[in-house]
Amino acid sequence: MNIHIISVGKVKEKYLKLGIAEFEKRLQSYCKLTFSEVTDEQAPENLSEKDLQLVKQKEGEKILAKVKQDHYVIALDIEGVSWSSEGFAKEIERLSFQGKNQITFIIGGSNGLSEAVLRRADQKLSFSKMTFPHQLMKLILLEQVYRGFKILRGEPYHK
Ligand SMILES: C[S@@+](CC[C@H](N)C(=O)[O-])C[C@H]1O[C@@H](n2cnc3c(N)ncnc32)[C@H](O)[C@@H]1O
Repeated sequence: MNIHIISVGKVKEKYLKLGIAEFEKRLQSYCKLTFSEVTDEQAPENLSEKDLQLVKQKEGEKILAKVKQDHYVIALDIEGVSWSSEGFAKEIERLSFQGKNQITFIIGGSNGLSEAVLRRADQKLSFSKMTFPHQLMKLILLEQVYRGFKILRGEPYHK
């Protein structure tokens, strides 16, 4: 399975870079993992709602330019569906059975994802109603993808 992760902005924190590198390494035996990062738009705190939408729209256009047409797209969105880790693993399995072996996950920037990106998504996935920083979200997603493959293969991992 090919898994591509598109995210907005660079991961700057060292501890997150280390964690991401660790799961990237662990996932090597389970899938082909690739990343794209798009630059985040400058957005001062006091932006009007209209300008904020414009920022999301611009970031969204850069994201959509990286999305391959034949990929099954899962956008990370607080308002999306919630799965258990087992349910997430089953979803990966279901997609694989259906021959959908190219999956793109999209993580938004600090202002979230544009409507256009959410419309392109085949599925919207929530990791709870809590808001996580986008850089941390990348690490959490990788850990859950890794956990999903471990579950599918019946291999031991932390409970
Ligand atoms: C800081 S959050 C953006 C928060 C923004 N106010 C919103 O409502 O989307 C940055 C990105 O991380 C991801 N994210 C953060 N928390 C999430 C959660 N609980 N479930 C799914 N994705 C989440 C989403 O892709 C989001 O666009």
